[in-house]
Amino acid sequence: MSLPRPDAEAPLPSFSFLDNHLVRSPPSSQSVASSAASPGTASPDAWIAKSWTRGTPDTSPPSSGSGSPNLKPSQQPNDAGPLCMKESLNLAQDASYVKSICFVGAGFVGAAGGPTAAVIAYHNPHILVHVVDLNEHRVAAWNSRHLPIHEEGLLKVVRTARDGTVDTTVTLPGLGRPVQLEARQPNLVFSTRVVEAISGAQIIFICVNTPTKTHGLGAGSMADVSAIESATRTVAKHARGSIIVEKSTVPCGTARMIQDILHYHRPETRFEVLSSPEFLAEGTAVRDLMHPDRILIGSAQTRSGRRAASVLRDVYAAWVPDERIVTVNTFSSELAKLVANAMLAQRISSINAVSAMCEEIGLGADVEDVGLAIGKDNRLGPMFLRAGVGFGGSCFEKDILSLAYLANELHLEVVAEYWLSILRINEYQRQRFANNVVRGLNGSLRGKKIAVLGFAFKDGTNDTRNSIAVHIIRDLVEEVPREIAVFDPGCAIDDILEEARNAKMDQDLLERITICSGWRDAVRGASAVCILTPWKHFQGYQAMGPKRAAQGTSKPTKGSLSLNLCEDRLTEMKVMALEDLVRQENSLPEDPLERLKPLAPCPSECLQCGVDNVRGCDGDAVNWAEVAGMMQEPRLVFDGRNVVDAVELERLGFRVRGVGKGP
Ligand SMILES: NC(=O)c1ccc[n+]([C@@H]2O[C@H](COP(=O)([O-])OP(=O)(O)OC[C@H]3O[C@@H](n4cnc5c(N)ncnc54)[C@H](O)[C@@H]3O)[C@@H](O)[C@H]2O)c1
Ligand SMILES: O=c1ccn([C@@H]2O[C@H](COP(=O)(O)OP(=O)(O)O[C@H]3O[C@H](CO)[C@@H](O)[C@H](O)[C@H]3O)[C@@H](O)[C@H]2O)c(=O)[nH]1
Repeated sequence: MSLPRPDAEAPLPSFSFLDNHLVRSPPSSQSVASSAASPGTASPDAWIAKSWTRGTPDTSPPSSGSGSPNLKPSQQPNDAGPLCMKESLNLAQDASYVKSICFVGAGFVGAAGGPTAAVIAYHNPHILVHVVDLNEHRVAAWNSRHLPIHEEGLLKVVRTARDGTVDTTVTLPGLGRPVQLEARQPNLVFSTRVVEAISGAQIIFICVNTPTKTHGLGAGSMADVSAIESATRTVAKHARGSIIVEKSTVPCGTARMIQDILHYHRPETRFEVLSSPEFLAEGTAVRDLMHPDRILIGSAQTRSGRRAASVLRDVYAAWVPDERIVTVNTFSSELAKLVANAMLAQRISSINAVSAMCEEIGLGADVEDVGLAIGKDNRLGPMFLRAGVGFGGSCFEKDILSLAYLANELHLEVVAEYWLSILRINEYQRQRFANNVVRGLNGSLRGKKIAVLGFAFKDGTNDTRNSIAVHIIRDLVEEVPREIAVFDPGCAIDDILEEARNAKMDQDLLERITICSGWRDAVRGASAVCILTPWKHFQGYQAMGPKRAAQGTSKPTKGSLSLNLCEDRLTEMKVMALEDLVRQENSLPEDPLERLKPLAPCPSECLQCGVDNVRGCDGDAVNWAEVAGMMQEPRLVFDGRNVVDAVELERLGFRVRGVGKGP
């Protein structure tokens, strides 16, 4: 191996990594060395496992190219050579160093691919943000008016950055002066042009899927990082020496694996690998991204690692207060993400365990009262204490399994057991619920219809992956009911069907499940209603509140006078504040400043328009008085999310069984 390679690419002009002396910590083990020397022989899984089984980990993943343990000194990349043009990085230049960011993976929620990329682009209009994915249908959806995911406020953010805005001038009576907002140029691109986007970017976020392995070593517990491996290989081949950010949730040690792959393919090129896990929750993605509790950045504890972290920090600093940006080492960052999810899930399992006790005590103990009481303790706080049928979704279970796998690899079996007990309670809770339904119907569902309200793993999202509902439906359908009729106000019928099919039920049982496009069809003739997702729609139409103000009925005064704020260009944060002001004064809709460009109309037969209309429809709220007349006696409601007003429903003639409420 000689350096530099003839096809070595030119360094990026104003960013250099100078830590030649801070080379990879010795090779102690064959692990790093072997993969650098014998490509393809060490799998990433093996790599990660090895990096943890040899004792105290080196917490500073090296810069690739900062020295390979297998190379003689004379072969080490030379920091003083052409790859390193500057002696020191002028931090003041960092912000301007980043001209283009690439996100690899525009996933369902696209931990980053979609919402995070959109919000970064929104707040950094001077940076071109390119989101690439191999899935062309997904990309097409991101480029349309029907985004592949349903998140409040996301379409507006995407439209602003993806399509650009028009010039607008706003005059507000209370503001005393007109404000002119210049048109924004588009700076968010969704495409399948992976190579082009990667090669033009100074920062590359890897946000591909990391599901639990389904076969081979570690099946059912270890995270499958093959998509990360594959994306990294593409990055290694086409990137020009840049900052690589692992955004996906990954096992500890993955940053090192990424470094290794990069180094193998491009030993002469400088890369710095950062960990910056995403903490957004589905359903509140835009809010979480706009106002994050924290942005976590893990880097190598080297000068170049810290510099790379500082470049990323600058991107977030466009809208995130400095004190909310936390920098740590890479391993801590990777571990913190898994632990955050495990501890959130642990709170849910704890309160669900309490709910079982409340039900058995039978003296009126109510889990909601318990949650309220303990949540008032500042040390505990009120969040994530809602008892229910258990947690679902694509993250908690897989991340707890990954954490437990790591603990086992470290021979900490008791610790692994501790984390796994969170999942056991979760499973126990949903089985308990299904059993309660069957018992409530005299031990048999034969000949009966059961209505299931809610299929998404939580409200506010159309994500059906690993929904609790599918497990409960599978348990119920085993009782061979006449029909299980499912309705969810946010999910597409096809997505529900696909998830049900993935649950591998017998065809005969699968045929007993029908998916309805409205709640009336679901509850008509049902012996029991099960509420599995806490959609507000199920609380009853009173709970939905007044309908949204009619859109576009009143407008801000558009400008005769104009004050050009060009030299003090408004940040998008300030524009948002201005929008809030306009909304307050005029109760205006989504785009109160009328900045957005009009969207091209869809063809009249567009199916997605129909789905979106259903989602946005407040009139979809369940009218329980009407339900009472449509159901079979004794009108059982199993409220798996404690969303209905039980007293009110009992007044209407229902028998309500909530979670964690004594008889
Ligand atoms: N879903 C969430 O709310 C959330 C939140 C925080 C973190 N995360 C983490 O983010 C990661 C992604 O999650 P997701 O929900 O977006 O997953 P996803 O499965 O919905 O999407 C992953 C996307 O990556 C694409 N992809 C895979 N390999 C690729 C490659 N080589 N090149 C280009 N595209 C490629 C796939 O086509 C897919 O569209 C996971 O690690 C997850 O744990 C998710
Ligand atoms: O008090 C509660 C809170 C939540 N849930 C359930 O828990 C699951 C997960 O909910 P939530 O955490 O809100 O949604 P996710 O989108 O799965 O977000 C989690 O997983 C993401 C992916 O890693 C992280 O980024 C987020 O911080 C973390 O909250 C859902 O089924 C909820 O219904 C409860 O049962 N009770």
